[in-house]
Amino acid sequence: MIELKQINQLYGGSQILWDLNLELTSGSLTCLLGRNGVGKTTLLKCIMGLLPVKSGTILIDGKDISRSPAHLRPKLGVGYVPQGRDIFPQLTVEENLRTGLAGRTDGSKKIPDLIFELFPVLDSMMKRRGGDLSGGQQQQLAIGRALTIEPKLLILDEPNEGIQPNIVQQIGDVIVRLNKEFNTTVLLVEQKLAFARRVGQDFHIMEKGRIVASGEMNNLSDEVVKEYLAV
Ligand SMILES: Nc1ncnc2c1ncn2[C@@H]1O[C@H](COP(=O)(O)OP(=O)(O)OP(=O)(O)O)[C@@H](O)[C@H]1O
Repeated sequence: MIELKQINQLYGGSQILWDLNLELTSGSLTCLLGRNGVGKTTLLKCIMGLLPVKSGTILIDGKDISRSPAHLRPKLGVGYVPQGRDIFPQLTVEENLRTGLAGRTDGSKKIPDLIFELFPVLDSMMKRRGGDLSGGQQQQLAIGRALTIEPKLLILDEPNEGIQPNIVQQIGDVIVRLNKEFNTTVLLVEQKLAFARRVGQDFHIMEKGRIVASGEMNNLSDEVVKEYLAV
């Protein structure tokens, strides 16, 4: 599905990603874990084309997209839920969702019904401005917007940051359902270990811009947690 080979990235003179390799198979549900500042968001932005890679290759279904512009990612079936949600506060819920439709390859102007099935609150708030929604509702909107292209690969950057527990539970259920029922490949950056253990099948842990541990979530040991994740 997606393969990263020898990715290097720098902000000015400081190198953030170091010869990073990562491969996600189709239909997998992978959590990318790591302490603050190890480069998780930077890596997602490189995958999305929002930051240029200095060197290395990003392949999606075998196609090299390392140097292709960000706006082509949705056309390749990649949906993205950025850290901090980045919804448009002045636009209505409906308008926010419609911005996502621009990434569809079939030109459809219809918001898929599945989004309202997964997040009924969005249906009841279609005419409300995004900025008037609660944090949890905004997060549901951000995920809904990413789903408008019916992505093959869904990338989420800390979707539970600052969200109330009942919505965290709901977001977890949605992620698992998308993966199981629609075979959506999921890459999830997550700080909450309990949540990652609940939804994730596989994990990769980053430290100082490299992947330092990987495996099945069931095999994520307390020793590894202590070494790379405990604060
Ligand atoms: N725009 C930027 N310019 C310079 N340095 C940056 C920029 N954005 C991030 N960094 C630095 O790059 C490093 C990696 O940041 P990144 O946000 O990718 O980490 P992260 O693992 O996602 O952390 P968090 O969990 O806190 O979001 C950090 O040292 C950060 O300070």
